[in-house]
Amino acid sequence: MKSHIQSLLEQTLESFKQQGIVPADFEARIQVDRTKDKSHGDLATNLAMMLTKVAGKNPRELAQLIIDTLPASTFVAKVEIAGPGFINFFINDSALADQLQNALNDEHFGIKLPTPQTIVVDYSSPNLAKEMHVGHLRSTIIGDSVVRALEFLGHNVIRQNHVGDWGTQFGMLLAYMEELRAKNGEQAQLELSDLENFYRAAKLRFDESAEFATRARQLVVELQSGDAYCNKLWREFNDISLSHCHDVYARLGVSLTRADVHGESAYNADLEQVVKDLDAQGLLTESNGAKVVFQEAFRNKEGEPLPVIIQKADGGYLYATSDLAAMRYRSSVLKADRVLYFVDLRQALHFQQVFSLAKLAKFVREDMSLEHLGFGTMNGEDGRPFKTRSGGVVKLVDLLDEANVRALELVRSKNPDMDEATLAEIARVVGIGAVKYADLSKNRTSDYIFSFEQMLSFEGNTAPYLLYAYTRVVGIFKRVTDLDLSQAKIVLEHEKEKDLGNKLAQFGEILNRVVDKGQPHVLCAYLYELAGAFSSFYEACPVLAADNDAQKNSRLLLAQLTARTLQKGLNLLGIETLERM
Ligand SMILES: NC(=[NH2+])NCCC[C@H](N)C(=O)O
Repeated sequence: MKSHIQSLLEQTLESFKQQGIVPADFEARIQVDRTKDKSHGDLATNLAMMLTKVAGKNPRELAQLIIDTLPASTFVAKVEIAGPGFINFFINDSALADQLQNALNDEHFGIKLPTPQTIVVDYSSPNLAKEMHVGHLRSTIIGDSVVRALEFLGHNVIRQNHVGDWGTQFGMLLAYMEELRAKNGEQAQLELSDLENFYRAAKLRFDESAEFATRARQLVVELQSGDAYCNKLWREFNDISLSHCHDVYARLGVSLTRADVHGESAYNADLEQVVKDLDAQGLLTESNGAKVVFQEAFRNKEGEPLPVIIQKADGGYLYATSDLAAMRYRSSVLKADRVLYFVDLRQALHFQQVFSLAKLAKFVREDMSLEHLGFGTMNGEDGRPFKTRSGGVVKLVDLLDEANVRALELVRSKNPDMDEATLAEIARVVGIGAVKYADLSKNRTSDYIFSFEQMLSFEGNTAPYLLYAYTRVVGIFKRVTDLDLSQAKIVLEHEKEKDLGNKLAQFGEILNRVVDKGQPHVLCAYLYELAGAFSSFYEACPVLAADNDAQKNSRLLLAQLTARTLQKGLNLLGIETLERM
């Protein structure tokens, strides 16, 4: 509805341009908002006020002109001027009902799909030297929910798990692997089942033995120069590390597969060329033996230029170098229209620098949009980055295990007589859903406090609340037999029916916001409001005990569309639903 009004206003503006009322090159961002007070209609725009200056007319006069020029539409029942020059639109309820009816019969909820784009989404991207820890949760699940929404809207999404699988740490790990293997093959396999310990033990050896450290450095050089033995060891290590990641993805219900892994090592062969190309354009400078690029726009507080380091004095390449190669690949091979990076906000400067350099060096097409969609830190209840009691990093698997245990207690307390298998399945969905929803529902860019109690509460904007709301809606259908809604029609009469209908009709506009800005929390807030609108409707409007069959069936259809929207919405957040809990 909102985009419909927007398009009517765009057409009006176009005709103003043709008539010379506003200059032909005038660019306006037409804003249409939902009104808070329904006596002011359903939607409003401040377009008249925006045009006053360029049109040289007063806003009320312009508002009248807009109304006179507005193309006719069946959705608009009435248009009014309010206050200094706002234009209020009253939506035609029967047109709204038709839209909802249409949504019910369409796999895409009647949402007008955008022109499909090729969108590369770089997310999760853990470093393989260690096990996934809580720091990887946000990138993984925020990225995955945006991916799901993009695909639902018809875009061609290319997932890229840009894992850190290259660099000096691997020398140390391979040297340790080699050492263990020489002693006892079985042992190495066993120790690799806990990467965290493996890394710690390797580091210990590296620090205590000069001989070991030398071997480690030698292995890195051999690895990078393509030595077969080294590469085999390296592949074995990565394979194990990746299988840890994919265990976590499977538990989280994240859609990344092995085929989406395209890590730093994939660009190894391109790095030399990156250096050559930067050099040929005169962009490289030497700084303490390293090859770096200085860009005017990037300076520290003291005003000194900040470099992007491309190649170290010892010949080694850096994080930025592979990112430059990756951008070139995404532009010229993958032909992305947009590239979205779901990476910690603490890397904001890195991305500003490499994006700007990639453009400067013409590594990427002018029309490819590079977007760092950063996120804040997940903190413990003390407000500091989330750690174990002893101050160590929290492994993601351990966190999920605990969520599961707590969810099981919760579900058991509500259903003392339920059998174990059902309890376990419900607890799994609630536990994982709670962890994901707690994260997704927060504004991406802020830090947030991770609290099991809060995320497992049935009150407020939480997964348990929404999952329960869903079971209540579908519960209605369990109480009807011989349901035949094929001839039923949605009719919006009661105030609460209209409110619910209005909420339902916003689904498409919400999804567009999720994908444009990479903000799943907008969808969470919407689902929470939708569940609330359904509750108010259900309290005020008897469904099964409606006045007559037509009314009952109309209300059943509203319930059906609510259930479908809640389920689809949760599904786009990567959260499963339950029929009962
Ligand atoms: N193209 C990228 N730089 N993606 C993000 C990589 C994140 C990096 N591996 C880390 O754990 O911090």
